[in-house]
Amino acid sequence: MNPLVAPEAAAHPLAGLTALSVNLNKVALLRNTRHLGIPSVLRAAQLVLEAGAQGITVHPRPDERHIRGSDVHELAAMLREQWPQVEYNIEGNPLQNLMDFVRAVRPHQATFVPDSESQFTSDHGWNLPADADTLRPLIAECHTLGVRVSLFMDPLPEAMAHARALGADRVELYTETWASSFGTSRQAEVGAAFEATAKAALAAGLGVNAGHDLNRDNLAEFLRLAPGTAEVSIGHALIADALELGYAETVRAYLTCIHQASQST
Ligand SMILES: CC(=O)[C@@H](O)[C@H](O)COP(=O)(O)O
Ligand SMILES: NCC(=O)COP(=O)(O)O
Repeated sequence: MNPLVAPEAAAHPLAGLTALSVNLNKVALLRNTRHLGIPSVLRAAQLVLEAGAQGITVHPRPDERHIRGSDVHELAAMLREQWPQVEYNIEGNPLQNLMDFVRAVRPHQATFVPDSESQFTSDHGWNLPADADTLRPLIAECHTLGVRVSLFMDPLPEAMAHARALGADRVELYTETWASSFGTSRQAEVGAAFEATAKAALAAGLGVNAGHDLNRDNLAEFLRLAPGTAEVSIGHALIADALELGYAETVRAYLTCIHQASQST
């Protein structure tokens, strides 16, 4: 869809605010419980983008429990025609079905996630350098297609240089431990690991994304610890909030969290 953006280190994310990419998995999950086509994934995308979200993320798992292949292609067409400036991020395991979508759709970004086919949810990052030989050619193929690659990673500073050596453009920090420690006695310790990992990633020339269990309570503090974060992809909590507040008010609330964090770094 769009050429690979310039190397991440050249366009320091602090130059702009962290982008909000809304993950639509849970809209599709609810839609799939009846044969009525509602709630609409496309309408959800339209409404969150109209409210100011800068990206759309989907994770089309092989069992199609939520996002289906048809959703991936319909969203690609809609973004291409109506929202060409909006980032399309497709997540998945490149050793399963992700590469077929990357080849067909050529999203702005592919996020490689080491999930098994039946996994309940994403719960760990890649094991580097052990997974390096498997990932390197797939990253290279994405680059020939003009697709940026982000590797889903645990907050391990020592793994960042390995990610860059593979050719990854960004890492996505898996933030479940941040979310589960937030507000507890472990928050400072866990936060320090994310702060160090984000710094190590930027120092290695990687862009920094983040996601999983981020919400309106824990987002701003996370971004204060990792001010160079280029993109947060948020789905579960944001869609849950939207059930109460509506898409537009919810997106504005998350954008406010991002803006507030940028004011204090
Ligand atoms: C990779 C990640 O942490 C999430 O983006 C993932 O998409 C969550 O998957 P489920 O929505 O299926 O829990
Ligand atoms: N990569 C994280 C994502 O897209 C959404 O994760 P969550 O907010 O649904 O936990």
